[in-house]
Formats: sequence, structure tokens, C-alpha cells
Amino acid sequence: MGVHDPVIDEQTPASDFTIEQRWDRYTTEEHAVWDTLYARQISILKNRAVDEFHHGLGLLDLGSGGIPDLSDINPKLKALTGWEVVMVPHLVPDDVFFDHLANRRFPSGRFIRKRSQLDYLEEPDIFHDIFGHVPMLTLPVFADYMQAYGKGGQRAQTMGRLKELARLYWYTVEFGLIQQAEGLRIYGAGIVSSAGETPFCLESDSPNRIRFDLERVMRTDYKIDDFQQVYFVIDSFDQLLDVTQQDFTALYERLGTDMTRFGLTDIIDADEVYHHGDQAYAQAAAARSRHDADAGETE
Ligand SMILES: C[C@H](O)[C@H](O)[C@H]1CNc2nc(N)[nH]c(=O)c2N1
Ligand SMILES: N[C@@H](Cc1ccccc1)C(=O)O
Ligand SMILES: [Fe+2]
Repeated sequence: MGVHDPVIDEQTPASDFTIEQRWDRYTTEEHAVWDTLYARQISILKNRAVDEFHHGLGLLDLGSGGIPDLSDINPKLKALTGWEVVMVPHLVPDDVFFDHLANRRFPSGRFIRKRSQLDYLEEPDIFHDIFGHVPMLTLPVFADYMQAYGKGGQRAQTMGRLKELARLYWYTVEFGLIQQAEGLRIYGAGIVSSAGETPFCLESDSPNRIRFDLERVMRTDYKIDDFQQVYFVIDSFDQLLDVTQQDFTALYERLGTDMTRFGLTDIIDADEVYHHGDQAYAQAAAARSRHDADAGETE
């Protein structure tokens, strides 16, 4: 487990894996880490994140200083879209995660990263979960999509297609881009909570940017330990909700029979390509890790 949090360790989670936030127990330093991350992201997200994201931050007053208290944000969120945030100690099992989403509860980690880990952490903390995910839950169409995903997760599990459905979550909720009149914008939580990936995903020549297609996304691998090599771009949140409202049974059967899967850098004939990346960043990262491995052997 990444960060040690005594307020988590002292609690026995409920059967739905939730714990209490115990907001008064955050330290001054923990609040200061939130403020640092918040200020840094706000300055780079202007004209990069969708307007709906900025609007959501304001509706929930997430920038009022320090780690948000759930008892402040939940009444507001509940009045807007019927969602609420619950605290969980760490990543929860898939079925528990889906059950929360299907009931309009978003599970958030309680702990916050340390100042020495501002840029990278192995598991979602409260900054990623609340700053990254919760503003979009103020938007009714996105709130409905997230609940539908939770219900869909339960179905995908019974049909053995969880891996494919998880790719949809990854390439939309976590790393999604959207084409708006003013240009390409970010809505994915994994991007908006990352200072490095925010400019990278929009402006770097390295990654591919491809128009969203449901089946294409479900056939595409993803990586969890570095910037993405491909992003999928939706036209609108209505489009995203529309295509995912269809019954996935036939699609899941096709995915089971036709095992075609795509790598991170593949471009296929059917793709509508916004940007064909040169993958320079990914190649340099691979060269660095080969170099580190070689150095490790001789040292
Ligand atoms: C697809 C799968 O359900 C997904 O990775 C889940 C698993 N458990 C989780 N648990 C928490 N707390 N947060 C998450 O985002 C997830 N993601
Ligand atoms: N329509 C999907 C459920 C779903 C909705 C929204 C997002 C993801 C999945 C199904 O039939 O299983
Ligand atoms: Fe996330």
C-alpha cells in the first residue's frame, strides 16, 4: 500500500468497505499538500479542462482551502445530481466498486499523497478522487453515465467481459478527451489530477489521439504506469451516454468470438485520427528504463 494513514488503520471498514473521513484528523501538512496540488492544477487546467469541470469545482467550492470535508460537499452534490462521496481505505473489489457507482456513491480514498510524491503515486488518493472525479459528477449527463457504468459493471462481470468494460472506464472516465467548439479539452480524472499529463495529452506530438469508438476502445490495451500512448476523443457527453445506453450483449459476444485486440500504438483503417503520434516520449521512456536496468546490473 502506498501511503500510511493512521486514521485508516484505526478503523474497521463497514461491509460495503466504507470508513469515516474524520476530517478534523487531517494534519496542517496534509491540507497544505492539497492546496499545493490544487493551485498547480488550476493554473494549468485553464483552457485545457472542459468548462463543465471548472463549473463543477465552483459549484462544490472545492477551492476554498484545504482538503474538502465530505459533510460540506455531499449536501451540494446530492442536491445537484443525487450523488454522494463515500470514503474507502484503499482500492475496493470490483463488485463493491460497481455497487457504489450503481447507487450513485463515488468511493474516494481518504489519504493524501506526501509532498515527496506530488507527481506519482500507485493508488488513487483523495486529491485524484475528489479533485479529479467529483466535479464531473455535478453534470447530469456525466452523473448518469457513471451510474450506468456501475450497473454495466455488474452485467459485464456475469458475462466475463470485465476486462473490456474496464478499458471503457479507463479511456473515458480516467483519460478521456472531448472535441468542443473551442478545441480539444480534457475531462478524464487521471489527467486533470496530473500536472505532467495535462499539457502532454493535448499538446505533445507523442501520443495518438483518435475519435472515440466503443468497440475499438474495448479492444485496446492500456498502461497504468506512465502517460498514455493513445487518447480517445468523444464528440459530446450526450454521445458518450447514448452509445453506452445500448445493450452490450451482442458486443460482448463479438468480443468473445473475435479476439482481435489492439496495442497501444496501433492505428487501424477504421480509425478517425486527430493526431498520429510519433511516440517519441514513450520511446525515450523505454530507452531510459533499459539504461537503468543495465546500470543496475553492473553497479
Ligand atoms: C474496473 C474496476 O472496477 C476498477 O479498476 C475499480 C476497482 N476498485 C476501485 N476501488 C477504488 N477505491 N477506486 C477505483 O477507482 C477502483 N476501480
Ligand atoms: N449498456 C451497457 C451498460 C453500460 C452503460 C454505461 C457505461 C458502461 C456500460 C450494457 O448493456 O451492459
Ligand atoms: Fe480515478
